[in-house]
Amino acid sequence: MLTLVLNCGSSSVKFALLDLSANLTLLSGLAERLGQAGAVATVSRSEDKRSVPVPGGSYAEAFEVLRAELDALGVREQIRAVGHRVVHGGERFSAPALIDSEVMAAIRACVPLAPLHNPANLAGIEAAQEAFGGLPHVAVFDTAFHQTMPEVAFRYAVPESWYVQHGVRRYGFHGTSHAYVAAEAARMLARPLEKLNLVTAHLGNGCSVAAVQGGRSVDTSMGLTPLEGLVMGTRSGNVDPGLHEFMARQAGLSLTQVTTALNKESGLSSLSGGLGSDMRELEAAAGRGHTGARLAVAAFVYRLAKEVAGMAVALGRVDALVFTGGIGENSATVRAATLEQLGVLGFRLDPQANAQAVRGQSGLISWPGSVPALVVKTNEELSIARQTQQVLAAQTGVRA
Ligand SMILES: Nc1ncnc2c1ncn2[C@@H]1O[C@H](COP(=O)(O)OP(=O)(O)O)[C@@H](O)[C@H]1O
Ligand SMILES: CC(=O)OP(=O)(O)O
Ligand SMILES: [Mg+2]
Repeated sequence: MLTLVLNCGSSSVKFALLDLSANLTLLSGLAERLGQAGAVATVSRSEDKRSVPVPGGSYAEAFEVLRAELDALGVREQIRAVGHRVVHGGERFSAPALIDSEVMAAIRACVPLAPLHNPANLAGIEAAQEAFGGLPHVAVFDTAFHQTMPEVAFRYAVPESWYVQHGVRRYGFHGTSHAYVAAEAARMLARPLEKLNLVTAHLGNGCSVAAVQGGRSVDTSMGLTPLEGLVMGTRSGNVDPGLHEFMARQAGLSLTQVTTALNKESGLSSLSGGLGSDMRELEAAAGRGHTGARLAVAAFVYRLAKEVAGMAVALGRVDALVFTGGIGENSATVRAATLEQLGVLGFRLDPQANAQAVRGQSGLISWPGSVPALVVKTNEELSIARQTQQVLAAQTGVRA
């Protein structure tokens, strides 16, 4: 009995096929450059990785390719459910949901809150329902985990009607990853999650930190949209709320142009002087003395350390800091520099352990006796598959 997991972005689809009972990922991959010329799917099966063109480049055509792969493996008939990553579920969803027309309408109602993410998620679900008809589809929301935040953390100090009528509040994202790595960290520390105060740092292309108390999110750095908070690959994170009008007046930019620049032309990419958003390349360039790359990495670390310190206020006491995501799992440099700046909270690095925790290797990287810091490899697909199965079990009593 298998679960297919889909993460449909604006120009890509990430997919994974999991066998939860055997704890196996049978197939995973990414179809990218969708909607452009040269769309291609990369399909990985244990050690084997190949590229398959996606002629036409639509979601439907990407799912054709995926279906052919599943048929070639002889596993399509064993798929019992499809789990979808949905970025914004607003205040409506604090748990995953079996997708029906009413849930689709609720996801559509959240489009204004996540105009870059939710339309792609919706289009992906519709195409997947066509391609994998007859199966139950489940939506797993990035925002759901953070619905436990208290009002002091989620309310902005803006006119009340903005919240009441338009839903202007902090929602938070990457919840699936924060929840997963918090539970994994508790396991690695051999302590009950219910008793732990954790700060989790998800550092991928999008970056956020969360304060997790007893397994529940009590604060996080992203807000109304995934633009708030940390410096990210191409996103600015926090800026002065007066910036939009200032740039409109100074440079004649429209609101949309400013927002697009903050989402796509900012972050590591702009601070490095246009060198790009890939932390690997920036670290290499910084090592060669590139001034922009040095600034980008330093600002990334400084803002990260500041947000982690802020989460200590939300928690009252920090039992451990968890690094995850492509940067958190692989960049010994970012982790070392961040912990150095967090000495004020009692963190102290074990340089040898830190150097070893790369390429998806989980483990402790802090000096014995200091506040624990860990690297935990995230697995959003596994978590989505598990939640999909839980929804089905609750609905039908049948395990997928
Ligand atoms: N060995 C590495 N050293 C430093 N950064 C790395 C390394 N490997 C991957 N990264 C960084 O991880 C980021 C991508 O993270 P990932 O979690 O894969 O992204 P996404 O949010 O798209 O899932 C990129 O900035 C990439 O440079
Ligand atoms: C919500 C969000 O920021 O997602 P990603 O990191 O996948 O861009
Ligand atoms: Mg990721």
